[in-house]
Amino acid sequence: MKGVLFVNLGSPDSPTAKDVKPYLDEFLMDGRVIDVPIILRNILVRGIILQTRPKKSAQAYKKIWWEEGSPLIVISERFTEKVKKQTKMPVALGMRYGSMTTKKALQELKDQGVDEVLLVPLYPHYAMSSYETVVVKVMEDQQNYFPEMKLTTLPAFYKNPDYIKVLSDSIAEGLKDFEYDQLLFSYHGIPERHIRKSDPTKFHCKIDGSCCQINSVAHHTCYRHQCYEMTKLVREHLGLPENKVSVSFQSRLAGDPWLKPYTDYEFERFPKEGKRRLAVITPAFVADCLETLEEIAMEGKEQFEEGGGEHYKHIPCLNDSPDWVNLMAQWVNEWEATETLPL
Ligand SMILES: C=CC1=C(C)c2cc3[nH]c(cc4nc(cc5[nH]c(cc1n2)c(C)c5CCC(=O)O)C(CCC(=O)O)=C4C)c(C)c3C=C
Ligand SMILES: [Fe+2]
Ligand SMILES: [Fe+2]
Repeated sequence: MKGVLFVNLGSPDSPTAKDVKPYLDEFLMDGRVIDVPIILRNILVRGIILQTRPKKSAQAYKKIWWEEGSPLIVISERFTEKVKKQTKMPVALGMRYGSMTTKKALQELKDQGVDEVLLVPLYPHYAMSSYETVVVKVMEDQQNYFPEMKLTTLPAFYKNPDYIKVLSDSIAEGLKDFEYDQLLFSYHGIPERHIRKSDPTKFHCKIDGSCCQINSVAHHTCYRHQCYEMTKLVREHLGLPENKVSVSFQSRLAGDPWLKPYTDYEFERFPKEGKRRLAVITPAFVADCLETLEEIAMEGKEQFEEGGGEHYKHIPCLNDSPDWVNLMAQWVNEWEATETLPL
């Protein structure tokens, strides 16, 4: 029997330093997230970052935590429940990090008689620190614990026309009562090095975008390319003026250069250029989470207003909205009936 496995990033069990620490340990010790040799990673993560970050992160999590739990988890659960209602197949939800493991989710599917799984990483874009690490983890689980299961993976859907339409409609809805000087697409950042590492040709990606018009197999795994492509498709779909739409990258950790421009610098720059009405969309995430609710909706607003900005709006992620649930149900049901996947 066929079944579906959704996987998102995960959250700590509670917004306390005690629970944030093991969660961050698992997350940052992932060699696809902090991609340095294991000895150096140990020193960097356990010797330096985890000495102070859990306390700081726990404070941030406290600001956005819901009564039912972490917004990322609660929203992903609601989404899963709604998709379940629109398919005959068993559907399970797992997280890459934390206590809701992918192994438990696969077991749940197995217990319902599933032996053919469609894996859906809940990320629109490919990055080794998001999409790829989910796929590798689930493949490891499958080989170690469920060797009889057949696994198929949904490709990154950043340019799927139906997804672009659903995302565009949600942006149009968010902009309905908001006149903006600038619409910022703030994507989660990654180190520039990850772009070079993920380029199978090793020559194509130039980081500055000069490569993106040249068709290349590298685009299948180029996060930066996919972010700019998604932005262009949404802009064209909505017929938005080019000079009012821009891209930036948020949530960087100190150290090597990350993808630029940095979102927090843009928050300071816009008011200086007379752009005092800012709308922000965070399309690297399908569900609102710490990075959108705290960093963008709260901190970002403060930074923008401190710099002289006057009106600020964060447009929510697609979350468990009916159009997004319907589209996902359509994809999984298409796969069940025909083995066809959106590209
Ligand atoms: C080297 C560090 C990190 C990389 C690379 C990275 C890539 C990346 N992350 C997401 C999605 C999410 N990240 C979230 C939180 C978060 N991310 C990092 C670090 C890297 N992410 C940290 C340390 C944290 C934890 C919080 C903190 O201490 O700041 C979240 C939110 C989780 C939640 O519980 O709400 C998401 C979602 C993507 C898509 C991505 C690569 C494209
Ligand atoms: Fe992250
Ligand atoms: Fe490129």
